Amino acid sequence: MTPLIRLDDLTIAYDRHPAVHHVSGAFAAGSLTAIAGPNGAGKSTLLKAIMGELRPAEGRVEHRLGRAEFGYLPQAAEIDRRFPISVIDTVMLGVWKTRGAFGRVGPADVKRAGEALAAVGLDGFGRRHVGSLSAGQFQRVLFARLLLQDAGVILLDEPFTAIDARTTRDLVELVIRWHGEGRTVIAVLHDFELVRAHFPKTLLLARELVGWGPTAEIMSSANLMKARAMAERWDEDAAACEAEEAPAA
Ligand SMILES: Nc1ncnc2c1ncn2[C@@H]1O[C@H](COP(=O)(O)OP(=O)(O)OP(=O)(O)O)[C@@H](O)[C@H]1O
Repeated sequence: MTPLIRLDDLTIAYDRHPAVHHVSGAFAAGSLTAIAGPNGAGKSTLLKAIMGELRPAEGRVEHRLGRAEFGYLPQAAEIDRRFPISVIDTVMLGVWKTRGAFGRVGPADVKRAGEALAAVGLDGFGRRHVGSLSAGQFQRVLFARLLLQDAGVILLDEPFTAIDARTTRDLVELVIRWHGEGRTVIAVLHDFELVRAHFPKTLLLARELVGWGPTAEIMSSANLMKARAMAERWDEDAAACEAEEAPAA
């Protein structure tokens, strides 16, 4: 395997409270990986650290990728859809992400944006306001934006939450297509059936790494029980690396 992104003893903390603790391993170039784990396990935090949005408290994320090489789909709850923007302009943000805010956007880009909307089943929706879309339609718009961005690494934070089975199936097909094109895809997922059916690799997180490798091996009932037990023991007020920092007796 050719490692594309390496995590080296990675710890991410908010106000010194660790959300991701001493995680090491690597995502291979072209791999398709699910990040699974209980609520509060640090999954979203890990995605943000991978693309450089959060700085490690300890350890490193190592890669040679520029920011524009990451396509990111945030959790739906983090997006404010009241912003007055049309569907087509939302999709066009995918171009600006690669060319910068002052990059030139031409008719060819508008055509590609229309094609991306058609590819996610939203032909003719371009002029609609994003606030008028259903949750599933809006998720399709965000996937169209990723299509336009054409990034080599795609990070998805709970891409199939609160959307119906048909939309999920269509969007899973896109993910599989991206994988087939050699892109590296990392997705935070709650639905274990989807993980087992479509994701060859899984990173199981409970703030610390429970396991990282082939999905069938990692998603064992023993590992899932271990993750749940670790979640029950979390102390939200624990300081980072208390054990290491404690003075010797
Ligand atoms: N901006 C923040 N400031 C302070 N604490 C945060 C922040 N974001 C996340 N946390 C805390 O970090 C921990 C991990 O959160 P994170 O959202 O990464 O978990 P998750 O595994 O994605 O959870 P979920 O499955 O519920 O979405 C939680 O205890 C959370 O409260």
